[in-house]
Amino acid sequence: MNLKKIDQAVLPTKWGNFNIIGFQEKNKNKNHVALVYGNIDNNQPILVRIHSECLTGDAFFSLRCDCGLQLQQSFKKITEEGQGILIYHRQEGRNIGLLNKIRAYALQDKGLDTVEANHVLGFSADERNFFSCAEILKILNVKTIKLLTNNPFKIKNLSKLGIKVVERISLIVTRNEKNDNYLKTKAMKMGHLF
Ligand SMILES: Nc1nc2c(ncn2[C@@H]2O[C@H](COP(=O)(O)OP(=O)(O)OP(=O)(O)O)[C@@H](O)[C@H]2O)c(=O)[nH]1
Ligand SMILES: [Zn+2]
Repeated sequence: MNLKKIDQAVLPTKWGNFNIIGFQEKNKNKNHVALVYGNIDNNQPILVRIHSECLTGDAFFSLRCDCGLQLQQSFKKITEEGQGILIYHRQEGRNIGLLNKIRAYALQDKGLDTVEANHVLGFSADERNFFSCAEILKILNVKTIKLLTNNPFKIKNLSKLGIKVVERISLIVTRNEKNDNYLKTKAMKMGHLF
């Protein structure tokens, strides 16, 4: 096990009360949290959102991406379902980090798309891995899930890590003129299903 569960507490949100559980990666200095809603019944597939960190979208209301609205939709769908788990996956900028994401934004301001910008900076289009997410689900005794995502890459990765994804539930948000190119690139170059 690469993850250590640190502690848990009640987290009241505008959608309802969640249980926030903190996890620390043993080898690296990263931490992740799981927000658990309801009494999880592991005899049925659990609704799960794995939300990769996006400080600009999640906290600063950025219109460059769809993250903030997807996060809000996830809270809504999980609470409507009555049970579910939101994993906040601390791999900012598809795991190139916040400062490199700002570099990538600067390149996009000059006309590159999100994939080209990553390449110019010496990264692959997506540097994320989902080891810790799969481990969190295993610690929570969840093996079969319905995943809130538009990204088939996440499903493949989780399946390889022993998590069975029986359903994909899309998270479609309203487009704006600032995120339109970003979403088109995700669909064309990264296989996202909108
Ligand atoms: N490198 C880089 N990362 C970005 C950029 N815009 C958003 N991100 C990061 O992308 C991650 C979210 O990935 P997305 O491709 O938007 O969505 P996803 O998680 O693959 O798929 P969904 O489950 O459908 O949300 C977050 O970590 C964001 O910080 C960008 O232009 N460059
Ligand atoms: Zn974002």
